[in-house]
Amino acid sequence: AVLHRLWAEIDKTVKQQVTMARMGIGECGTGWQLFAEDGEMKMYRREEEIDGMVVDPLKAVHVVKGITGHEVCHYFFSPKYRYDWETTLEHMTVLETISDDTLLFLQTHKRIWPASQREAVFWSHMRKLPNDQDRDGPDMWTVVNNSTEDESHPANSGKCVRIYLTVCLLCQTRVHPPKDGTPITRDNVSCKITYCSVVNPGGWAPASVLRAVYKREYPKFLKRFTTYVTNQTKNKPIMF
Ligand SMILES: O=S(=O)(CCO)c1ccc(-c2ccc(C3CCCC3)c([C@H]3C[C@H]3c3ccccn3)c2)cc1
Repeated sequence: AVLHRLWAEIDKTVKQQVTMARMGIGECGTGWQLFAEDGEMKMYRREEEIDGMVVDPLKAVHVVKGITGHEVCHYFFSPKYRYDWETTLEHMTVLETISDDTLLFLQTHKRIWPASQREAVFWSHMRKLPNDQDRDGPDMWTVVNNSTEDESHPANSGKCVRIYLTVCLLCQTRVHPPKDGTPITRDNVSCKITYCSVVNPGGWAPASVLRAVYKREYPKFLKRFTTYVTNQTKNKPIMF
């Protein structure tokens, strides 16, 4: 097949992001602060500024019972579900279907006063990863979202400030087979989710406002999204 113009960048970025997501918080360098905890969910951030703009990297780890990594990535990647769980989204368009597992999105997010409204143009790629550590362990699934330029949508040409994001959702399914050899049900599966994101706001926004927004929105986002997947899958066959 003819490789898409972005394919080399996508493949390299996915490998880099997955390597970083698999590292424990202790291996990811210093300065990580645990800023939110809710049951199995732990959220860490590092305070970083570039040209006076808050670009705090975020890393969240969560374990959710009854769903698989393939299901989590499927509902995160597919545009048709996004308005159901992404509450800060004002508008979303698929600019290009690069392949059945790679899309180019344009998203505008709801304005956060007093900052001006933001938009993002990013490719999104979903991939199953061989579990190279544990041969017979279940596969891992990932979705990586990474900002990119698009000639038909030049940055900062309209009212919105263009943000630059890199997001990695890495999921590892765990199966605990029932002792009595009965078929596997949702009670026997769980998913370890690692969500990493770096968002450059692309232009001035008060550090205090941004940090308050992240502190409020990220825990809400991960809880809402995983609850959504649980509700969407509970009466459906398991997608391994
Ligand atoms: O995981 S994704 O790829 C899912 C696809 O949607 C993702 C998640 C989050 C964002 C994003 C981008 C920009 C902002 C800010 C920056 C300055 C002003 C708006 C926020 C703020 C709105 C807050 C927020 C934080 C966390 C989650 C959702 N909302 C969020 C983009 C993509």
